[in-house]
Amino acid sequence: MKAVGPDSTQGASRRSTMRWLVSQTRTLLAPLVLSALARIVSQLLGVGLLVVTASALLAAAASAQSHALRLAAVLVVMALAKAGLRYAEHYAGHWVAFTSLQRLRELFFARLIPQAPAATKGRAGAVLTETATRDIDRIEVFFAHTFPPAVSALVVPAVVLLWLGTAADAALAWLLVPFVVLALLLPLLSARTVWTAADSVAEGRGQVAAHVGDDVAGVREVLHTGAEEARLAGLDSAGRALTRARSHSGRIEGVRAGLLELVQTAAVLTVLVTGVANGAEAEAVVLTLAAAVGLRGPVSGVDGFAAGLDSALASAQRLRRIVEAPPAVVDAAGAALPARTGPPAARPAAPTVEFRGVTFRHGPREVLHDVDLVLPGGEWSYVAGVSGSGKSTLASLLLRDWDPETGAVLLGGEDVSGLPLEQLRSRVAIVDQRPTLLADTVDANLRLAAPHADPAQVQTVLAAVGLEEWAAELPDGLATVLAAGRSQVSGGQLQRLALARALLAQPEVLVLDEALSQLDADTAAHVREQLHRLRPGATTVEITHRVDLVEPSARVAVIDAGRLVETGTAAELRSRGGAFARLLARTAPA
Ligand SMILES: Nc1ncnc2c1ncn2[C@@H]1O[C@H](COP(=O)(O)OP(=O)(O)OP(=O)(O)O)[C@@H](O)[C@H]1O
Repeated sequence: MKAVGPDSTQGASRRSTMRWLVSQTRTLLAPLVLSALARIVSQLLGVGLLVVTASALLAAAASAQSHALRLAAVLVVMALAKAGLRYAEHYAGHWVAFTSLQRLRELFFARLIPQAPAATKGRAGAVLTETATRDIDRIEVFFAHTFPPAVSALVVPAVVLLWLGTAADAALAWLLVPFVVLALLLPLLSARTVWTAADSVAEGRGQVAAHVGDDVAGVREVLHTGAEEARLAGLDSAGRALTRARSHSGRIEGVRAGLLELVQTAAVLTVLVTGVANGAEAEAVVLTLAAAVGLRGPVSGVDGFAAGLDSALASAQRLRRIVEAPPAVVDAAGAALPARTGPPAARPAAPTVEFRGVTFRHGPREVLHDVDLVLPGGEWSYVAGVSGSGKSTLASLLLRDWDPETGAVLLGGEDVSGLPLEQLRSRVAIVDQRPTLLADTVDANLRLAAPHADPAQVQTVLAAVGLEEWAAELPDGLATVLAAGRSQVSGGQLQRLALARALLAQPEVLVLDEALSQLDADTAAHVREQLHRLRPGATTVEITHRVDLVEPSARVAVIDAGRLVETGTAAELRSRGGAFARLLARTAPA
């Protein structure tokens, strides 16, 4: 097998990433070509302005006649045309860029939705946010600032040198060729070094931002543990690392810019010295000099995008990895849903939930092993176990955040993998211990899954969770806007709001995953009582490790290290002296 070195692998993936980007935006290529053409003509006009001025001055010197007005008119027309073309170049280039970015964002979200929530939780979610915003923005360089400068950097010098060779002096024109080639290659040869240095600066900025972010979020921990000095020292050290990275990057940029300047100045001097030494015609020398100066802009266009292009391609690669990841679960094919227009059906059924031979892994780690469990319809059953035993994973499999590796999960006797996801997720609601509030009104947060619920229903669920008075005292009542996250509400209020939201949706199955964990025992008992009253004969599954709060007649399944180890009523299990009794001893030692 042929060995592939890291450079060639990188080169191949850069090429494939470029092809991928172009394939996503193929229909936008026409305006991109237009942008490149406008740039080429505008830059040719730029060279032309210098050449026309130089030859007019020569003609004036030779004939002692001045055509200043005519010259001024020609120059004004050329300059206006150049300005118009420059505008067209930027307009078309940026139109393509921003339309492409919009398409990439749409693609990103379209592909992300089937991967959620499995692939979007926690840290993974933060990385995805970074990709959806900064990475996609960085790709702009590829569309707006790469193709037109690259094409014009080749075409404009070629046209100008060809014209010089035929209209002025071929020998002098050839003299410019190596300088043009060198000026074009210089940014490309040094792009990797520049990119590595720019990457270190970005890394350093990220470290400082992360440090400051942690300090702001964890200000209480820092102050209470007296860690101010240590944190400041850490910030200082991150700041020094950033300064070093910036200095290094600045030096490299400076050397590169200096070398480019050197090459371009050397070209002008070489033409001048050689022209004079070889006795070339003054007009040819002056025109070649004008052309050499005029080519500085077009040639250094490559310099502008070389470093940014690497960064854009790295961002595109990250985006592509997310976009091409297989979905965590596949929606049941062709299972069309009636649109949710009116209020949900008044009386939901009470389906049984069944796990049949379910085994599941997170990566190499087996989290559930051959679980056979029936949670009867119309009952309030409990799933208990120590932290990390796999309880929440059972709930995630019921809602199809993931699918089991083997076995099946059934809702009312139907395999959930055969149900349309939207239907499944409207029939089963989960409330977990760390719910999320959206930055919107209390009312909008409550109505998330039931936008058509009438105000009386909203009041009923608020009363059921004991938040009626709290809501009435809010400055704008239910129209009060909550900040994203949980800053305006306590942990217990947040859990109760999430529970009210779930109740309003009238699910057939309600899963409470430690959903009352932040409530005091009396409030939790009141909420449970209200839930029984509001949902008589409904299916409720409560996941908990507080087995001391389970009523004796309730059905309990105990999970331990991913295995179902006990089932029975709490009273039976209490006297059996097994896993349930051990849990009980841990939660209520007295
Ligand atoms: N997204 C994930 N990726 C990898 N491992 C995970 C993931 N989610 C959970 N786990 C692991 O799976 C195991 C079971 O987790 P699970 O959340 O189901 O436990 P639990 O019994 O609900 O715990 P707790 O009572 O603390 O919420 C744990 O060891 C956990 O570390």
